[in-house]
Amino acid sequence: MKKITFGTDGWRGVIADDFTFENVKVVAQAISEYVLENYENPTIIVGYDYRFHSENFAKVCAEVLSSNAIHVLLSKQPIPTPALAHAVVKKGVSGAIMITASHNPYYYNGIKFIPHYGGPANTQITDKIVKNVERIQKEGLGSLNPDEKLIEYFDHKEEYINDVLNLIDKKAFEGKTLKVLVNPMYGCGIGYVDEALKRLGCEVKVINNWRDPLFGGHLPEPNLENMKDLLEVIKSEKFDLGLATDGDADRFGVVNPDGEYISANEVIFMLADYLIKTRGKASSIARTVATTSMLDKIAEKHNMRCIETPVGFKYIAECLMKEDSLIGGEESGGLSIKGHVPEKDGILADLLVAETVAKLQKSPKEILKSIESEYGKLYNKRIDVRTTSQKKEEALERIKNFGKSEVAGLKCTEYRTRDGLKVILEDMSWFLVRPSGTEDLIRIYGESPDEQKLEKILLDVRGYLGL
Ligand SMILES: O=P(O)(O)OC[C@H]1O[C@H](O)[C@H](O)[C@@H](O)[C@@H]1O
Repeated sequence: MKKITFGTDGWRGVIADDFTFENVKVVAQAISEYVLENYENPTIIVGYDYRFHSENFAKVCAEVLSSNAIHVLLSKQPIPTPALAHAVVKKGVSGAIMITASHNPYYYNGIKFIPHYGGPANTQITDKIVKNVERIQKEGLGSLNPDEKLIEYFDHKEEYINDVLNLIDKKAFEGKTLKVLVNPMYGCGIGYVDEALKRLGCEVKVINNWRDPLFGGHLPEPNLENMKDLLEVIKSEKFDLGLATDGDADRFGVVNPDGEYISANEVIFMLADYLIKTRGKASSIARTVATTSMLDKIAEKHNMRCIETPVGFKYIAECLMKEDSLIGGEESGGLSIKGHVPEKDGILADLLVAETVAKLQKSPKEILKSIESEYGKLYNKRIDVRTTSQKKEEALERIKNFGKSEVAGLKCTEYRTRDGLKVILEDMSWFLVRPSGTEDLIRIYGESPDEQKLEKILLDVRGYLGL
């Protein structure tokens, strides 16, 4: 059987293969033991997404927690991961279990653990939980005695929407009626972004806003490939903006009125530039090793630090909590800001983009153009290589022994190894190779001020890795 591991963000498994009721009980028991060891009189919130059986997996978790005499608050309906994280902080509880496989294919489900600080569990915490899992698997689960009296039900939608709206400059919307197309991708964002936009006075059209555990035949990941339906609608009617969220609404997706997809890298630097100009001072911006260096340029201009972390929002969360970061983001589509929970929030990101567009009275593309005219343009690309596990091992071995001093005719000036291998090249171009912690693939990322050079760099790197 596949080992239960907590990767970049929680445990994910194939439903009925390794993601079974039995294994969910084991993980819930492991979390219960961790919670009992670390919190006095703990209360744990349990939430779930719209996937197949999610509400039933959540009920099982609540039962396991209650049989450990832990007080449980179980969500009455599917809830976005960021709203659950917000509930943890607002209610001052010990943590939350979220049943979701985020943007993975429909046949997956998963468990995220959110500790008391309202962000993704860090590696120290998940290592302890995994140790518990291994012990429980060896010793057997034993009998459970759920205590219904310890399980209460809650609804956090209103409180979350109100608090998120308090982070938005409502004046930016006054006297304008922004027309927005919203796509929650059959996921937890249903009734959140659209509702919040309506309260800001926007005219909203929503697509894909009912439960479909097959996600309309696509991955619930708001990228170009999975949002063809949104692109068609936005091109055929007149909108100011297209906004999306992923399966559990922690990731965002943004589309220009002409149907052009705005990448997560672009959204993050657009918001960084906007927030620096409109919000109070902060000391830093945080980004993962795979995210655009445009953030470094923007931070430098404003005498701020730009902190580089490994991939995973748990690392960005640390910066938001400890490094006074104004915004923390990652190219996979996650961001949060100072004053909010340290969990990536696709709903908040979408609303901030709407605010930026309303305030500046320009399309996202126009805003990006003006930022790029100030800082220069950077081209970036990510290639996800699905390969056999043997080839993957070989490629990772080759990364470890990477001895080249030149790539695509450019000198290598720095080698960073905190997450895979990142090589900085002489003209500020860079590439990164790392194994994904959520899927069975190797990711190759690159960035350069020159589009052709970028292609050459990526080609050379793939050649070297034999991928
Ligand atoms: O590149 P991976 O290890 O697959 O991770 C990709 C992404 O997965 C999840 O969504 C995590 O929450 C993110 O923090 C991470 O960036």
